[in-house]
Amino acid sequence: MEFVLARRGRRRRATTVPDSGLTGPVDIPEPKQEDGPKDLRSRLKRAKTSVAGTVRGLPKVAKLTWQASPVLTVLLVLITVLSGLLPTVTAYIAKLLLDSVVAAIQHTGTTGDIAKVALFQFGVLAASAISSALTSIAQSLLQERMTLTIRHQVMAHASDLHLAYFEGSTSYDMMRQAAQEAPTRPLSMMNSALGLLRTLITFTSMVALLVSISPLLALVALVAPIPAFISQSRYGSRAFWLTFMMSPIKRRMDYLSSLVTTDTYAKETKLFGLGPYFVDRFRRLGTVSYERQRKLTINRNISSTSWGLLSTLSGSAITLYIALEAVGGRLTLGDLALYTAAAASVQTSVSGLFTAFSGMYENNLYLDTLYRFLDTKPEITAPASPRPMPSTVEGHIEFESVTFSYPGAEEPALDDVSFEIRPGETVAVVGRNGAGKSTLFKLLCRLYDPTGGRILLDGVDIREYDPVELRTRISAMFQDYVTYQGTAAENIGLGDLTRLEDRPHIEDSARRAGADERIERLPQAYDTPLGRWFDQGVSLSGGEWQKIALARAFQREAPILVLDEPTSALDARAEHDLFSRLRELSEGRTTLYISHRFSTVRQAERILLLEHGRVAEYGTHEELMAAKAGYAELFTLQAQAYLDEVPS
Ligand SMILES: Nc1ncnc2c1ncn2[C@@H]1O[C@H](COP(=O)(O)OP(=O)(O)OP(=O)(O)O)[C@@H](O)[C@H]1O
Repeated sequence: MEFVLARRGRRRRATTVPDSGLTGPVDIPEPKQEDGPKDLRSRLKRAKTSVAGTVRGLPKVAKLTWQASPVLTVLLVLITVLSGLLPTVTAYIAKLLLDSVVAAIQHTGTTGDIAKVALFQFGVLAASAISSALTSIAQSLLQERMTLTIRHQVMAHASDLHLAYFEGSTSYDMMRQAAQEAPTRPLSMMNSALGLLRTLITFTSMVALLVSISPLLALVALVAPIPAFISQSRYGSRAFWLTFMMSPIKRRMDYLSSLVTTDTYAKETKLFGLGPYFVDRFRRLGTVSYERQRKLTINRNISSTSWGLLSTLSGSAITLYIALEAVGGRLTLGDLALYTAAAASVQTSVSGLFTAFSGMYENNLYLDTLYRFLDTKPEITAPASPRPMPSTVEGHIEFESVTFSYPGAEEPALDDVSFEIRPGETVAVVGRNGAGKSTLFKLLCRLYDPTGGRILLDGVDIREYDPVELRTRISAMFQDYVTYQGTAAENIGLGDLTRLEDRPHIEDSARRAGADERIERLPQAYDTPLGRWFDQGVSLSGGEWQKIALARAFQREAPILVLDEPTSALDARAEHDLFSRLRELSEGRTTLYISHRFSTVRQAERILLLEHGRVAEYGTHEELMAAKAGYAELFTLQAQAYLDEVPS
């Protein structure tokens, strides 16, 4: 609930303060853990809920640990049980040793008895040393395995999620926290749980001894550490909320840091002299986040130490009481040693129990984020029984009254869009910036689902197919294509994983995109690493990268080809070459492309003009020119600009 309030609070502020990556607020709201009624009953109720939530979290963590390594999990549990008994056994040996020494002095015992006890003590100490070595081996191995398992789960789940998930800031924060914090938390939780088990075993065996000497003392030892526990758990949950609320700040800091440290941004930040501005902005955000962490860490430690002193006081009182009993002759020296150890151990056990539990509580809060992330259902999924994709797709596309609004957007990006593309036809989509052209492509690829209307492929609603299978029938190049830090061959091969190793096919795709000539001039031709992130990488120009991305689209021989401004970075000759061959390149495929250059647009068989998310005109170049409307106006405007530059 607090989370919701906090998020709401953040959103409210965002309406008055710009919440961008650069200029957003640098403040972090104080975690409001003390909201709500403060009476004892409500507090107890809240404590009960926390305990129940934490206990419920245990099976999930056990499952995660088990998935990471069953052998190590079993080993860790066994060692834990063993080491739980060790303190009691050690205390008992101390008693035996003292009693046998006293007996030997008084000539009622032999030195042989002392030797036997010493041997026994050696055995127990050796077992203790071995078990702690095994614990540390098992823990570090399990940590490695667990980190891998969870990172793998987070990656696998993220790759299944729908596009909109990546574009929302709340979901992005959740994913970031799941990816960063969660890998270490389950083992931490498991360790706390095992610590709880170990302490419980020690506690049970020791408390029996303490109760037998004085039930009152047992009660004092039990009750004293409770305040320390309450303060621990309160600060534990504060630490969690602070991390969560700092997530947007941390994201902004990452972004600012990347602006200054990433090659692609370096030119512009230098030219505009933005470096010091970004660095200062980063510093201010860093100061705020450090300040909040500092306050929390100091308060947390002061509070737990103060409450801890109370426990120490009661421990000393118990020792004094037992010593006086021994002086009075009511206890033997061995009893004194045993009871002193037992009292101290119960003290440590009780605070250990509480510490372990509050550790579990804190870890569980972080893990909840991981579970919520892993429980997020992908919104674009295959229907229960998807229609099998026919082996040959004709490529007949129909948009029927398609409307689409981005989540949270006030205006629809596409509004009642209807048009039809015949199989094998080439259609150019034109329109002003923001008219909805790229959105149209994203809907066709089923990266989003329409909010109204439907899209048909060969007469079937595309939602009836498995989206993964549908996408195998579409080759696409987006405006913001990816420049993979891989070899030239890999950059192209990724367009069709089934032919990643098919070098002749990759070379053919490169040829079709006009990228072959440049690739052949690279030091290791197709095997040259591209990009500078790794050793020996070669930098390419913007247009050269675009040709590689285009080759990747050609690599997949799908019946539908979708190109979003495929030549925006190409020189005039390369653009001309591509479009004069486009009909041949897209032979037998339904092709859609977006372009702002009308010289290339007119080569399409039909042209779709979008205006404010609606279809304004649709027809051949000649038809649209004859209509003397929007398209004709834009075409003439651009042609005029070229003509004006021709010297008369
Ligand atoms: N991920 C998104 N989330 C929210 N709104 C979006 C998103 N992407 C685009 N929009 C909005 O949807 C509208 C249409 O965007 P779209 O990218 O389809 O335009 P476009 O015609 O391709 O523009 P351009 O020619 O500039 O590439 C725009 O108003 C844009 O602000």
